[in-house]
Amino acid sequence: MMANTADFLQDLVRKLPGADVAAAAAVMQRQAILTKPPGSLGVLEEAVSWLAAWQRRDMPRLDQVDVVVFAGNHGVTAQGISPYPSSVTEQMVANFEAGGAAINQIAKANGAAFSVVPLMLDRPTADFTVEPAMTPLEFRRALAVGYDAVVPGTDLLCLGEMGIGNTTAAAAISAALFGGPAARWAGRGTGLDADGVSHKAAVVDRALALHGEALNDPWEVARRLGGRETAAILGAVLAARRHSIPVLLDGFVCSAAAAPLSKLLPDGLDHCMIGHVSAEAGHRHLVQELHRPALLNLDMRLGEGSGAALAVSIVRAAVACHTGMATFTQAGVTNRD
Ligand SMILES: Cc1cc2ncn([C@H]3O[C@H](COP(=O)(O)O)[C@@H](O)[C@H]3O)c2cc1C
Ligand SMILES: O=C(O)c1cccnc1
Repeated sequence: MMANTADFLQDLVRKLPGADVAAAAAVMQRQAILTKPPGSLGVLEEAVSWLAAWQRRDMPRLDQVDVVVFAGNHGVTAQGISPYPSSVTEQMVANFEAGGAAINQIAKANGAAFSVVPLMLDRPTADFTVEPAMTPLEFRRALAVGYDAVVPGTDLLCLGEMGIGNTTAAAAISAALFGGPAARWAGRGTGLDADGVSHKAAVVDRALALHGEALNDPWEVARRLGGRETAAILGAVLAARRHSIPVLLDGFVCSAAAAPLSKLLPDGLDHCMIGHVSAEAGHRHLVQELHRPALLNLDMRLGEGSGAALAVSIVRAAVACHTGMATFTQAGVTNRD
């Protein structure tokens, strides 16, 4: 990789802020005196202390929740790994802009602002079974688009993607980072049959063999196997960390896009939760590898940030309990000894 690109990438992960442990402790203290048995709100309690730790606020808030969807096209579609043509990516971007997609409705239902960021849809990445998907410069530019799309002051950021073929890219990224065979990571995507899934796995295995040792570097995994939209998601996750913004990741593709950061830094994704476990086969393995909590499991396999935006409802309820509940003293309820 070009020297200045290597410097640029190293700078991105240098001295990333850690969690605000005092804010998380303040949440735990308050949780202990609210009118409920300790721990009875389960993951809701975890979600509030996580929000506090990464917003750096004792009382976390959700005034500004953003859903940002990045879109890109993939050269690997030449291998026949998706039932849909690449033209659908751009058509869906128009649908997002017109407010007609599932994510528009889910974002609206959960009080989240929605935006879509298309990345050079007329220039698909190269077919990664033949050569790296992006040049170092292309990769760096896509990362920067994602980084710059994050607005400081956002209270919670939900990330999503649109890109025909990107479940194959996500399978390749996952296999490269966490180990093959590709069959562990290749799923039906938008609706392949069993033969289609086997073919997809074979395509991924071919790519892993081609790129070989280069894939020991997580940045190279993202550049060689990812798309512009997955690189942008990685950039947005980094920007969110920099700006103290907690992140809800979406399903398989979004989680795979962020995954290189977990290899670059052991705590790299601690400011992220996973909105849902996708029905795409590889996602439950990936959730385990990332060691991050997943909030919902509703048999969804759409992408677009839909699972992340839906999980906002859970996080909102968690914050409402934390801020609105009475303490034992206030309510005159007897606490245990
Ligand atoms: C109409 C339509 C809307 C979508 N919204 C998200 N995806 C999802 O499907 C694509 C990945 O699946 P594959 O790897 O099988 O191509 C991504 O664009 C993803 O976001 C959609 C796909 C389609 C067809
Ligand atoms: O889980 C996902 O991210 C997913 C699943 C199928 C199609 N597109 C995305």
